[in-house]
Amino acid sequence: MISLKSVSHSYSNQHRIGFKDWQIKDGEQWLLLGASGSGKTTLLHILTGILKPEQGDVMINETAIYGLSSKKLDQFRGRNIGIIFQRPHLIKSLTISENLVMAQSFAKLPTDLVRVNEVLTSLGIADKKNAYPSELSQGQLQRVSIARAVINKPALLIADEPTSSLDDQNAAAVLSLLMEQSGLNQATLVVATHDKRVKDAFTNTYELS
Ligand SMILES: Nc1ncnc2c1ncn2[C@@H]1O[C@H](COP(=O)(O)OP(=O)(O)OP(=O)(O)O)[C@@H](O)[C@H]1O
Repeated sequence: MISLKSVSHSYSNQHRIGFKDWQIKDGEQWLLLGASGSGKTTLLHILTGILKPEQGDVMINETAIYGLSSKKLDQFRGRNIGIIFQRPHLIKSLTISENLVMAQSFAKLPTDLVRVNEVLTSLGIADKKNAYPSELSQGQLQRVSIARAVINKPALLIADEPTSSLDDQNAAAVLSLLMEQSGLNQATLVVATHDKRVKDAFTNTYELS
């Protein structure tokens, strides 16, 4: 269960953005909608422990995340939250497999190559495990981002505009992979987007005004 209670934030010299309360049950899939500048990225950063809001509480599975020390919060994030950005942020000098091992090590988890293979196979890119990011297509790279996000079986999977840089075919594939992976890993899924192609796939929506 994830909950957002009485949360608001303002950046210096800017008007305060208020976020209505939100309760997300385990395994639910949500779309986060809002016009450009309404605060979607801000809210995702608050939900993922990257940005402490000026006011309010964020609970993830009984843990008030902003009550944790920054070291504990980093570790909590690595183990419990998987993030997929608009464009993949992979380490170019490491292979695909090494990028995933790095995500295990950031979370202070032991290297688990069986899990690396399992995730790459479920995403249809096991044959790329020894390739470098520069050798993959955009669609394949976005699959690696999903692999990296789910490698540690997070409770919460967050995607920020995951399809906006992809063509129709890849956008549909990435969306169904996200939904499938959140199901396989029993992760709650939150997708922020203004990509109209994504909207019909979700029944739960949280809208920023
Ligand atoms: N680091 C920052 N410092 C100051 N103001 C910021 C910062 N980040 C965001 N803002 C402001 O906060 C508001 C919300 O921004 P945010 O990026 O969360 O919106 P968004 O809904 O994700 O927009 P978009 O869809 O265009 O990415 C905007 O007015 C933006 O200018």
